[in-house]
Amino acid sequence: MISLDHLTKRYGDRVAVDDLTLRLRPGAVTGFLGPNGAGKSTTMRMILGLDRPTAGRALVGGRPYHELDNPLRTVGALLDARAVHPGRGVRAHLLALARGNGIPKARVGEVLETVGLGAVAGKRAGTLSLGMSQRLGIAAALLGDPEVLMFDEPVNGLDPDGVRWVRRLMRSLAGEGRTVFVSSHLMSEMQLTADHLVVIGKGRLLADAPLGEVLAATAVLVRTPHAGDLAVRLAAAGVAVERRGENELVATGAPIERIGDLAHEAGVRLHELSPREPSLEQAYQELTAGSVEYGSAR
Ligand SMILES: Nc1ncnc2c1ncn2[C@@H]1O[C@H](COP(=O)(O)OP(=O)(O)OP(=O)(O)O)[C@@H](O)[C@H]1O
Repeated sequence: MISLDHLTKRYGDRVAVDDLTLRLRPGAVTGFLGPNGAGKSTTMRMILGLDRPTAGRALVGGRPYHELDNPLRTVGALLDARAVHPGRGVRAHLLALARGNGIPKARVGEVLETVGLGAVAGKRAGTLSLGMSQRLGIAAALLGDPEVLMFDEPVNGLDPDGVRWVRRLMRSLAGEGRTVFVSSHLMSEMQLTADHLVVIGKGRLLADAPLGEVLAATAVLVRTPHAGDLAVRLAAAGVAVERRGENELVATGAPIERIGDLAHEAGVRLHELSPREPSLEQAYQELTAGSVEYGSAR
């Protein structure tokens, strides 16, 4: 379990992380989304005690990272896959980590098999492809068999097989009851992997909700010969409605099923009922509009 209480980080007059309060649930994959510079890495670094909060605090299993008796057995993390010394052997790197953290040697062989690096265990880390480096970073995160796992952009640079593998691994780790916190720029990826989403922009919390709820914020296109009647009915039910021509409406603020049910109750025939923006991408863009720091000029 990870909990953030008013977590804040300032660099000079720049606020990188702005008053984040969150609880991350065990047994679920929580996707951590935000545009470049939103503060995702800084948040993860503070959870791991690598950066000091300016205000507030981050707790893992109820304690700050630096007070954990055995940090690697409590929380495993992959922040930067290339952070391993290039001259170090793959197995040697993991053995050194295990030794320094009171983890039995036999565990090294186990995690090498889990991530599929058994065959290259004798190679130097510097000779690995980016995808293999990611796997090594994941092996290090898994070494202490921790309850909490954090991954910063774990599918970066992976081929489609690698991406699918990471997705399955995250799901199975959550299935074992662990807390899995994973950042990504790939909204489509999070749509397939995450149960829950935390979205930040300019350091601020924009959403903390189940995946389905974020998707429900998506607009729904309704085509009907009775657009006027239905618009009145939907508005009365608290749905935001925009009229798009004689036979078309765009409804937001309710899941598509609810809009269909309301039309049915009103006895209104529908010719089309479809998510206007079926992907999380759009929901995300709507959420982060205005908080993109380095957006391209339109
Ligand atoms: N050591 C530092 N000194 C000064 N500013 C920093 C430092 N580290 C991060 N920042 C600033 O804090 C903000 C948040 O950066 P952070 O790397 O946490 O964002 P991010 O969401 O992980 O972005 P990305 O997706 O690009 O990795 C940015 O504006 C960044 O420039």
